[in-house]
Amino acid sequence: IVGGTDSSPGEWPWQVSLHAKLSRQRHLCGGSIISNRWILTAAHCVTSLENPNIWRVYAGILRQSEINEDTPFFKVEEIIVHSQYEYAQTGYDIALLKLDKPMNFTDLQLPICLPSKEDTNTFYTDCWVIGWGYRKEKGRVQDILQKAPVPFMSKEECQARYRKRRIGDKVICAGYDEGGRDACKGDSGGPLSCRHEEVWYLVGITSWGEGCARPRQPGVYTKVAEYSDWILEKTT
Ligand SMILES: COC(=O)Nc1ccc2c(c1)CCCCCCC[C@H](NC(=O)/C=C/c1cc(Cl)ccc1-n1cnnn1)c1nc-2c(Cl)[nH]1
Repeated sequence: IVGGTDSSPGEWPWQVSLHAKLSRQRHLCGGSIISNRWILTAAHCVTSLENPNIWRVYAGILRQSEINEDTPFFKVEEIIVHSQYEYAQTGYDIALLKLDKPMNFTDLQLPICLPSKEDTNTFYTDCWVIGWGYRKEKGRVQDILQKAPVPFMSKEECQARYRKRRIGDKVICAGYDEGGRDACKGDSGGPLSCRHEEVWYLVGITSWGEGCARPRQPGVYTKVAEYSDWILEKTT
């Protein structure tokens, strides 16, 4: 996260850190708890690493330094990638991880609400992008979970900023025309969380952008409300 601040313990209890253990283990992406057995993340995080056995899901942590060989994690039983996904910039950047056993909810690990399918015109005004990613384009994974407020940008304005791309109806753009606050490397797969009438909703999944926090280059997020049917179909 560029231009963010430290989160507090339990502030974002739905945020998880997805690690892959190949020869060694490291944080790869964020993800969100949506039920006691399912994590929602970005398809680009898991494609080319589709073997469930290498993934480790760490929930209820604030700091990456809390993770060591003794830290408990959830194994992944199944990975479901959207069948129309090709790469982040062309959309359908969404995937589900099924945990090998149900998660017990605590103050530090809780699910976030999914927006309803009809929720295509709520104008959210209190949205935050969260993650352990870089604070600048040439950076490193952060220890303490970072948070930054980001305002929505209209589809028209976003399309004007990304002329070479097709900004469709199934993505949301968020960021500042002057830049300065944004997601960055290591944040993808994590939530764009918006508070509406005292309830937090998983409005977006951090997907891609042209550089980090550059002026007139907003972040592009998978619009979760457009995938309600898909999520329901795959998780029941
Ligand atoms: C110590 O451990 C580490 O350093 N881990 C570790 C640390 C970092 C990474 C990995 C491992 C690789 C994950 C591969 C799959 C994921 C590959 C793509 C992924 N993208 C993002 O996270 C954000 C994109 C992004 C999203 C928005 Cl909304 C706006 C601007 C964005 N950016 C534009 N340019 N940079 N960001 C990424 N993630 C990393 C990189 Cl490197 N790139």
